[in-house]
Amino acid sequence: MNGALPVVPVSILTGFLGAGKTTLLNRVLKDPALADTAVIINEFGDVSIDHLLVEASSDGVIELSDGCLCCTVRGALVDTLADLMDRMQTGRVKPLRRVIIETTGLADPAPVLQSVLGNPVLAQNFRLDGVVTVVDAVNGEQTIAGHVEALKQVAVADRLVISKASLAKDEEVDALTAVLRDLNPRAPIIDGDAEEAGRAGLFACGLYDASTKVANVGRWLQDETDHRHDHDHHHAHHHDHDHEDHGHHHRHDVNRHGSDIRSFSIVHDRPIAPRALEMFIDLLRSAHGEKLLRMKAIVSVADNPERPVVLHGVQTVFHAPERLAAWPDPADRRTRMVLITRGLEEAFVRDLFDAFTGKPGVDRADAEALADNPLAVPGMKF
Ligand SMILES: Nc1nc2c(ncn2[C@@H]2O[C@H](COP(=O)(O)OP(=O)(O)OP(=O)(O)O)[C@@H](O)[C@H]2O)c(=O)[nH]1
Repeated sequence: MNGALPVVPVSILTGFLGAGKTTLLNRVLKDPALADTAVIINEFGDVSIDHLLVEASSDGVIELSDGCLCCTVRGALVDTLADLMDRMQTGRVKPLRRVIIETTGLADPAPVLQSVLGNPVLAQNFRLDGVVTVVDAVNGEQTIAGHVEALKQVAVADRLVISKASLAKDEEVDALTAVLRDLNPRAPIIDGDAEEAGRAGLFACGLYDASTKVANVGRWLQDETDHRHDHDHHHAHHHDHDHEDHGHHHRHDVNRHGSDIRSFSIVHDRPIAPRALEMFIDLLRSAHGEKLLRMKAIVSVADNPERPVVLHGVQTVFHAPERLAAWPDPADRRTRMVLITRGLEEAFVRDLFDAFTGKPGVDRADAEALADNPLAVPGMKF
């Protein structure tokens, strides 16, 4: 059925929110050996900006938004791969050498793997080549301890990449390495700053084989199959969960990740005064950083609206703002912020943003009162 077309290797790039997946992808995609690679990006949030941030090969970037790959858009992944297959067969796209799927930071990798491993039609044209998991040296240990999705991402990896080592102490990197070794004794651990992390070979893992991973992984994959079976046939099934509660009882939607996790976006039409932006970010991270799982933003700042600023926040850590040379899409110069929070209400964050950007509201504190914040930390300068 697939004629003479070779079977295309599929790589999964995963890692918790803000771990550095897109950064790594941008580096690796510069390797000419990854020409003819299709990149499928899945975003968690209703406004998409990830695809704007992937610099290279943007022609080959396909985006699956508005849901999480392991839940609501799993069908969309299968459809996208099937569509790629069809295009290759009919000669509408050149044969692909590889497909890379970047999951959301909150994705449970088991169902994503299952979609590729377990679909008989896809299996004729695609093979799962491997899972590359990025772990952040600064937040990694804490994240793995606190989020079962992060733990699963490590356990199923074929390669583990430690990002941001330059921002962490040597002892932190050593401690994280020990945790990773413990969870996944086989996967090579690669320093994200090393040259090999930026090469196409990072993704060439060889055929994925769940049986060579620690025992739990095979079981997670198996659980996923059983779970689907449950859904289809309404059978009661008992699963033997051990230390983790990985949410199989949740519905297959974004709530799988816990009902207190919210993803929302703020879109703003006018350029924002640098000081207002600085104060908004300072207050958000100093007073509520623990609840801020992730923030990504492309912002029109009033001092130079032609050159937007990209912001990345992961819990209380905000990376130095990056000024782009121009808007990725000159026709859309709106500020777009995507926030993923745990236990922090959308209305609260919106009110805070509105207060700093001068939108009038009933009973809303003004920017000056909010700026008098004893917890504010200096540093966010634009
Ligand atoms: N210093 C340093 N910063 C990094 C490194 N990797 C990523 N970052 C920064 O970390 C922030 C988040 O990086 P992304 O690549 O967007 O992370 P991501 O995993 O794609 O994020 P999500 O898609 O939200 O899950 C950005 O500000 C990056 O510049 C690294 O190795 N060193």
